[in-house]
Amino acid sequence: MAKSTHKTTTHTSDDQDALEKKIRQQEILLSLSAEIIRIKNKPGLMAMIRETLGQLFSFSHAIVTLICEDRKHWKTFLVDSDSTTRQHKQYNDLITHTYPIQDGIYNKVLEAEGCVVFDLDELVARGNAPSHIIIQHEAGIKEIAAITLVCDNIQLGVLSFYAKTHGAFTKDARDIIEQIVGQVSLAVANVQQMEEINRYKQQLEEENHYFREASATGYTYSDIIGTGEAMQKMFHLLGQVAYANSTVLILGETGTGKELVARAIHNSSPRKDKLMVKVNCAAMPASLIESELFGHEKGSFTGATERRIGKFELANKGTLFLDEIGEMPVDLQVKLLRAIQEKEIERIGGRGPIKVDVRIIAATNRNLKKEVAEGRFREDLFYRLNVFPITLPPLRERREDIPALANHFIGKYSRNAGRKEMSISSKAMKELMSYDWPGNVRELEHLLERSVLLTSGNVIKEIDLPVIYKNTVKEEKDYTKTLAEMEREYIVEVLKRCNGKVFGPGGAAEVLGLRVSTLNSRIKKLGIKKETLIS
Ligand SMILES: Nc1ncnc2c1ncn2[C@@H]1O[C@H](COP(=O)(O)OP(=O)(O)OP(=O)(O)O)[C@@H](O)[C@H]1O
Repeated sequence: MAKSTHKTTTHTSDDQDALEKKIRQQEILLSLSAEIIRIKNKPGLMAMIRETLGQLFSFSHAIVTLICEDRKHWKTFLVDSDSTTRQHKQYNDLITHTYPIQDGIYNKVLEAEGCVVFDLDELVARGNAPSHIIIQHEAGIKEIAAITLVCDNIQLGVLSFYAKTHGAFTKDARDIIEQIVGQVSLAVANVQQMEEINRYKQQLEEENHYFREASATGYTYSDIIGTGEAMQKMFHLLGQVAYANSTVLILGETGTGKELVARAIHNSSPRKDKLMVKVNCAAMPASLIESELFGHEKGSFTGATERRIGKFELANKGTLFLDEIGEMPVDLQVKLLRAIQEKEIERIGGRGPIKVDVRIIAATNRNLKKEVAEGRFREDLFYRLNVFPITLPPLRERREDIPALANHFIGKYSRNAGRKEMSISSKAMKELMSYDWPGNVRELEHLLERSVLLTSGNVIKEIDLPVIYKNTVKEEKDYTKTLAEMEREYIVEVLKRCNGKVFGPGGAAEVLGLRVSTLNSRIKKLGIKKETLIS
């Protein structure tokens, strides 16, 4: 009897313990339900999984993976690894790679009704374990408990828990995992949605910036002045290509109007209501162009403190204008070619490809065929871009356009200055017609802008052409200088006038109406040294 009483007492105390444990579990699970709806980001969700569930059963870390858009692969969404796993040499692969679903493990979880437990020693001993399992095993993991995340009857991915001891995932632990999986699924879907919203917010902010810029540059064909034969041929080509979706390569010296033409093509295309996003491939160091083009995830490299959407994504459904494509570093050319061909990009540190629908317009003042022959430009990319080349002739080869251009700029800048429309004397026009315009239309535009401001009456009689040019015309009648010589002398003259200052207000780039990068590459190409400026 005593024995039986003792037995009953023990039984009662065990029951009591079990009951208390159950009540505590229920309290924790209830607080989980209350808190989970408030979670808006990944760290919050991970902290909740770790802290709340860590009180109910023990595990070393947890991972949430998601099924990719193609529904054939999965990738990591959320990870809370312990330090041993983090130190594994392939840890980065684990959190960034996409893995096939049909690997004998992941698909098993998706096919199962509830929580599935895997013994890693056993899986690895069999010899055909997938690499993500081998990495975990090498980091000391013995057991994985995994369950499918489902929201609105759609499988989202898998929630898995990792333990460094065998038998960690008892029946109790598995029951808890099965109880919470619905709520975690909901939280994952919410976080995904919040991320999407933030992505669109960032995109909208960037688009706003572009719309502000674009509203000042809504050029169409009518803004391109050119009455001569060469320009008429060019207009004909524009008419043929603008409406198509084809890639266009615009070739021409600096200042010939390549960007103007690119904007006119975009504004006459079915994509005109979307953005034309410009990337100047010469203005940035190689490391930055990659992130500028493809974007990066937060923390993907030193200095990447925020996630950044690349210009490719920003130009989605619109046009991407790759200016100075000839300056693009060779290793990036490979990535660009892939993005154009596959119509998808990958952010630096990103977790898989993103589809993009972008029309490419590229421009360069370099001779791309020569660049290819000399190994500075990839042949495959050249052919991919050279689908529809448009060459803008230098201004000296279409002097017949100079009067119309001059009148256009004089009109524009007298209006800008709030003055009565000015005109130009025939003597001054003759001078414009006989100058060689190494800076092309941009140089003509800048010169006339200055002339409008410097002329007090209504007729421009004096044109402030570079001194070196005027001297050359007077003194060297018998010798025709090469264009490169003229250009070199002209740049040296301007640099001297600017006391060697290349950029900034009053610098040579501003005076010449050239980009600093263009001027610098000219200075290098023409062999202009500091010493030259002293002589
Ligand atoms: N045919 C044209 N009609 C009117 N304006 C023109 C024409 N061509 C060029 N311009 C003007 O000349 C300036 C330089 O043109 P743009 O920037 O398009 O040249 P670019 O060839 O892209 O130069 P770069 O190679 O240096 O980038 C711009 O202000 C542009 O509006």
